[in-house]
Amino acid sequence: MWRALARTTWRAAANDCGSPGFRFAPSTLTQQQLRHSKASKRYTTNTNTSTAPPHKIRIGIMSVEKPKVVFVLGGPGAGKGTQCSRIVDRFQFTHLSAGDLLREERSREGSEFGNLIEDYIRNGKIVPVEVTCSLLENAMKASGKSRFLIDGFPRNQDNLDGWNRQMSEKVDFQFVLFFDCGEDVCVQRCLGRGQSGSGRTDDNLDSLKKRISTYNNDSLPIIKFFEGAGQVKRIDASPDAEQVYGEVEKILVASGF
Ligand SMILES: Nc1ncnc2c1ncn2[C@@H]1O[C@H](COP(=O)(O)OP(=O)(O)O)[C@@H](O)[C@H]1O
Ligand SMILES: Nc1ccn([C@@H]2O[C@H](COP(=O)(O)OP(=O)(O)O)[C@@H](O)[C@H]2O)c(=O)n1
Repeated sequence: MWRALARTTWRAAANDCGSPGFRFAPSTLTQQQLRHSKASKRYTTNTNTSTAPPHKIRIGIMSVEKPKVVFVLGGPGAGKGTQCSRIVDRFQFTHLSAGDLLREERSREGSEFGNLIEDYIRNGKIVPVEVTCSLLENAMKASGKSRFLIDGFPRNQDNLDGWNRQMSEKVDFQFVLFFDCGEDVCVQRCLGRGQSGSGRTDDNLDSLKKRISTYNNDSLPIIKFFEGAGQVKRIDASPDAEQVYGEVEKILVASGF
């Protein structure tokens, strides 16, 4: 019953918010969608009225829960994806990796963004938020779920600004899970992942140097920003995956999940 209500809520809220992102299937992201998405920034609708608390959204006479969102951040290879899979096994979260969604869009036949995404990924640069945020929003809507781990996002100021314009009013943001891991360990893990057949075009030393530099220059300031707002749960990601997960589990349970 709760699940069904949450599903209805997310979809209804999405439609109510008038975001064009929701009018397109995730498999048909087009320039047109992005144009609509940009245009919508001029008249972002706050569907919350004074009678709905911030974690709820008002739909007609009802006020219902917004979907909960946890951002998962950390350096390349820190173990974000590994930990997210474990979290999903125990807690009722849906894992959405921005990198996976971008790689999927890159491979989709007919995508207008395939070449652009490949260029950004290979060079460790951050894809413009209009592409990434639309992919995330579409995936959230398509899932029909109400608890999300958003992995690898927001990764720079452009990501954060785009999210705030397009999504912040529609979700109940919880906190950032920050997997803190030294640069050398991150590089070794990514190289190991490449050697064991990840097939990723950026798990090589050349791309990794650029990814690490993007992380230090663009992503760390975003983590610091959330930290300043008291919204970061930091986890030492250097021990083995089992040990790291032990810490994650404690944090999620203490946070009421
Ligand atoms: N705590 C850990 N200790 C050792 N290796 C790990 C750990 N967590 C993840 N790995 C390995 O490191 C690589 C990168 O992990 P992944 O979860 O894909 O990182 P990210 O999503 O942060 O890029 C993978 O090959 C994974 O198996
Ligand atoms: N928010 C995001 C996330 C990933 N990406 C791109 O996707 C690449 C891989 O990201 P990822 O999250 O899958 O992998 P890791 O770098 O964390 O290992 C990044 O280096 C960026 O080029 C992006 O442009 N914007």
